[in-house]
Amino acid sequence: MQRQPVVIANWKMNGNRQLAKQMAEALREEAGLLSQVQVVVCPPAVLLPAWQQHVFYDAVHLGAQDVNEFEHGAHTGEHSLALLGEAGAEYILIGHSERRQHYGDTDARISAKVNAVLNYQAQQLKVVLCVGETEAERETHQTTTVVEAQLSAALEQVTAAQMTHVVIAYEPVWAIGTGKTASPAQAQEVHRFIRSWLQQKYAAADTVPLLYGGSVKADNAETLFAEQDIDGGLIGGASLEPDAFVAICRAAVARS
Ligand SMILES: O=C(CO)COP(=O)(O)O
Repeated sequence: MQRQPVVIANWKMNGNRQLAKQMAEALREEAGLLSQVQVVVCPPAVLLPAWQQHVFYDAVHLGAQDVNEFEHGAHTGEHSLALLGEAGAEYILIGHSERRQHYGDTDARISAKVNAVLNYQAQQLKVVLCVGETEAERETHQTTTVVEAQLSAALEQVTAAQMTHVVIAYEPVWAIGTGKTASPAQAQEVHRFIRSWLQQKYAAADTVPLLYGGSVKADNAETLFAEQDIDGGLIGGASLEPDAFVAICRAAVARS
């Protein structure tokens, strides 16, 4: 089965209204490209309204970088699904390694967030679940054990029907922001493992998009995306440069 490629920009705590405008203008030139690749931009939440002004023909989709697992209430500094959805987010990143490492996203919390998104009735939102091993875990041959544990915990209560609203991003922690990209073969090996895990648990190997993230740049995207089980990318640094990001989206289309 042919899965549509997906490329997601994760701006992390970067960017501003000016960059939103520049990036939207660069993407607007690419109407043909946008019909062949699902492009999602996840700016800091306060920039979602600025992006909403620039999104056109529903060709660029918006996402948020995190969400609070509760509906509303006394959670200072947090954002609810209702707020993010109202601001235009259709996708929610969950379990990014920076949040796992520094902001208290335990497996239990990640699972609660995944369930909150998938059970949200007011709007159909999608989860982008991030998984990946640290350098020490890779060196001690624990990559697949760690990835499997993260998948099992996060998706514990997710049904096969709900998996149609899930995207999985494999982001080896050692490759994030380091310039040390996983080789296409290393990434493919883990993607294949994730796909077989999805098949076993959900019989959903062919439908769930699997994205690679970790130092994807304009000059390495094509070889990564050429791998059989890599359906696109989750892009950090290079998603802040309009030309580089457009080139990465082109590379994702070239695969199909
Ligand atoms: O963490 C990432 C995307 O979520 C990857 O970041 P970089 O592309 O900057 O390595």
